[in-house]
Amino acid sequence: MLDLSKRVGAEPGTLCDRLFQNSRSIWERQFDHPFVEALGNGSLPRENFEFYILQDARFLEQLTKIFAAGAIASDEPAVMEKMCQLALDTIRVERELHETFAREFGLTIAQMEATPLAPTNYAYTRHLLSVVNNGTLPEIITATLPCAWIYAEIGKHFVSLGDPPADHPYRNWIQTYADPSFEEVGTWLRTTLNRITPEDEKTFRRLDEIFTISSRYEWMFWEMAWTLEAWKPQIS
Ligand SMILES: Cc1ncc(C[n+]2csc(CCO)c2C)c(N)n1
Repeated sequence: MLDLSKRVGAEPGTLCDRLFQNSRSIWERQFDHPFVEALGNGSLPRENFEFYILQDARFLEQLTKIFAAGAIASDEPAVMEKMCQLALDTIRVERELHETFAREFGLTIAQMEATPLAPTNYAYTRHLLSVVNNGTLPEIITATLPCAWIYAEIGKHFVSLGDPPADHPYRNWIQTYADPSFEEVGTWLRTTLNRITPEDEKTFRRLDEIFTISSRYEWMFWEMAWTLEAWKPQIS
């Protein structure tokens, strides 16, 4: 298993470093998840990738709302601006996914939008929405932090294994997340969270719980796409 103790950069001693250290073993399990390994080496069956992209498009719709709620929860114009920017970037990525992959998969946009959320996707997005409903700005940022941070780390990890060849079927995906502009999202979320969070232990415990749950759902999202997860019982 990949040892992330020296690889994942959160500034030592900060709140975000403490959150990361507590969830490190969950993060390490993502790098050798069969879906992630197969995505990286290009052997992932098309069916699993399509399932993943369809679910991810629906996930990003919901994530957009979480960032928008972060803008509402903030009183600082610079934070509001960045949260609005993240909401806008996320819905745009989502639209691009729709348009590109609808063409590639031979689906209409209406068909893509009609894809029902699989159980894990439903649960993950309900977790995020419940933090929005009950939470403070540090809680909202914490809920979204694993998603921004882990993808940047996985993108860098793939590139560290060697530049994907031109005929790699998932080259675009890898390059999107290995791009330094993507890492900047995680850096901004961490810097802001470290700065605005009160230092008491009760707050830390709540953020730690939220961070751990989001980290687990990130692992479960790969697992969902690897197993083509379905609702049970199945009804026809
Ligand atoms: C399940 C899931 N988790 C994380 C991402 C990565 N991601 C895509 S957009 C965005 C925020 C910045 O716009 C982040 C972090 C994803 N696509 N799907």
